[in-house]
Amino acid sequence: MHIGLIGLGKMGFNMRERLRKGGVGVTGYDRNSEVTDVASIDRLLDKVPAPRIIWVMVPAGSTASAVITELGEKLEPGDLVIDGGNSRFTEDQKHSELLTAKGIRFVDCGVSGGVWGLQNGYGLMVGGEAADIERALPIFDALRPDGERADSFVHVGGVGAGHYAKMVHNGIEYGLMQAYAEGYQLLASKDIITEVFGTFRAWQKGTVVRSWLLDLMVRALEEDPGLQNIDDYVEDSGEGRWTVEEAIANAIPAPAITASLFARFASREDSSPAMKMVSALRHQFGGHAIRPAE
Ligand SMILES: NC(=O)c1ccc[n+]([C@@H]2O[C@H](COP(=O)([O-])OP(=O)(O)OC[C@H]3O[C@@H](n4cnc5c(N)ncnc54)[C@H](O)[C@@H]3O)[C@@H](O)[C@H]2O)c1
Ligand SMILES: O=C(O)[C@H](O)[C@@H](O)[C@H](O)[C@H](O)COP(=O)(O)O
Repeated sequence: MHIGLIGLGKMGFNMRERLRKGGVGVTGYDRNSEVTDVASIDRLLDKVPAPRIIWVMVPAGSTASAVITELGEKLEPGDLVIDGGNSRFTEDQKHSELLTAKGIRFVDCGVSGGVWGLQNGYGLMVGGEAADIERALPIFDALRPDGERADSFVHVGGVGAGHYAKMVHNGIEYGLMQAYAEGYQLLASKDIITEVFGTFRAWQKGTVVRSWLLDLMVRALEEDPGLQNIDDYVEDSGEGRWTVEEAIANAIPAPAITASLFARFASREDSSPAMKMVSALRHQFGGHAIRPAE
């Protein structure tokens, strides 16, 4: 099998290598000339034998839509596009309709594992028709960790289901990280605790809260004890917001994930107008002292 891979950044670059190691031929295209195999999407399509499989691994949103739209104009009936980026599941239906109108197949694939996927393999959750997924199984098998397929790969449902599962996965990721981070602050702030690092390290084996995220927390503290070199500003790239929007749309209580998303928003404020107002109101109704602005 020989496929095309568009987007060779933090994810796609390593995925190309893992696919090649796993016996899947890859021609990669990236607009960054330092990493690309070919100079354009047209050249990529020349190199990939028909019926083609093209994996898209570019930033979600307008970039992924532009690339998939261009593929819709250039691919042939029977070709298959797999969107492996973190696209919102609602985008998948649009992309699928656009491609299906031209006889081109579409599969969405949530990919997890970050920059560690090259060595550890990637967790995969796919949406689409069974025949399309069957056709791409050698790709999924090369990307996922060794062992039982069902331990790291799932056909979740129809188009959009793979990205829906990845969205929920990332919502959980937000909540887990927030809980570990709050535990870190509690331990690091208490005078009777002399071993913060040692405590997390000792939680890695045997405890109920052992996990890969905990292992990464220990790694982060090894690299930068006290996290001196890291600002307390946390970005988000959409998955947490979409999870909360889904919780609201379906009236599903998701307080932990929602709080963890809002904690990221709070991390970006130098000063909080809302908390100034709380202080002002306490003063108004109760005469409670206000701490003056510096
Ligand atoms: N980084 C992660 O941990 C991670 C994990 C799973 C999924 N994802 C998702 O995978 C996708 C890629 O993520 P990433 O971390 O590799 O991003 P990245 O920014 O590191 O890489 C994106 C690559 O796409 C290229 N690119 C952008 N526009 C292009 C275009 N029009 N044509 C060709 N190449 C183009 C860029 O040059 C860059 O090399 C995103 O949707 C992201 O959300 C990321
Ligand atoms: O499962 C994974 O490999 C990660 O979740 C991955 O998808 C990525 O690191 C997130 O996109 C970060 O998301 P935020 O920018 O929203 O934290």
